[in-house]
Amino acid sequence: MKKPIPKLNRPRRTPGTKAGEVRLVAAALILRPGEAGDEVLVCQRKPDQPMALKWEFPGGKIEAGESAEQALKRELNEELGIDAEIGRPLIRIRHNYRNGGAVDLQFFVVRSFAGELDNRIFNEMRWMGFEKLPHMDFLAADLGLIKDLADGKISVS
Ligand SMILES: Nc1nc2c([nH]c(=O)n2[C@@H]2O[C@H](COP(=O)(O)OP(=O)(O)OP(=O)(O)O)[C@@H](O)[C@H]2O)c(=O)[nH]1
Repeated sequence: MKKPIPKLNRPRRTPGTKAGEVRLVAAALILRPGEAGDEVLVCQRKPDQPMALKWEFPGGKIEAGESAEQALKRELNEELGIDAEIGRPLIRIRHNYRNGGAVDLQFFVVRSFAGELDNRIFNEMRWMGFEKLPHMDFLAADLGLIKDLADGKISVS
């Protein structure tokens, strides 16, 4: 009888993600007027986090009982120390990561917040013009969005 084909070692999932689970996430495009149009705040994950040193938009998981807006307000307070006014929903993206995890991301526009930005969890934070975003190493789920922003196909106004 033929030997069964050995199974490949599957890549490890992001810690805390069960098979088939979809993470519901809310994230913010925090905008400020720049010299050549809007600039957006982008944040880099720490070297010891999953998907280390990738760039992303601030935000995080929506907890049970929270609306996306409530979750985002809480996350922006925890991550950046600000009290943000959550603006209009911009786009919703579903993405299956290669490690088996899936995310359902809801992006919101934020143009106004109280308090000073305080980097509490990220490796680095930067204000960037949209045209520069495709040159940064962003999380895979965000790639379509940042290309559309850079190409002017999605408007934040
Ligand atoms: N905040 C944020 N998360 C994103 C973006 N794009 C994207 O795929 N994600 C994914 O959405 C999830 C956000 O949840 P999170 O911030 O609570 O997760 P985490 O991995 O940083 O920490 P945790 O799982 O230990 O709580 C992560 O799996 C992250 O990879 C983005 O632009 N912003």
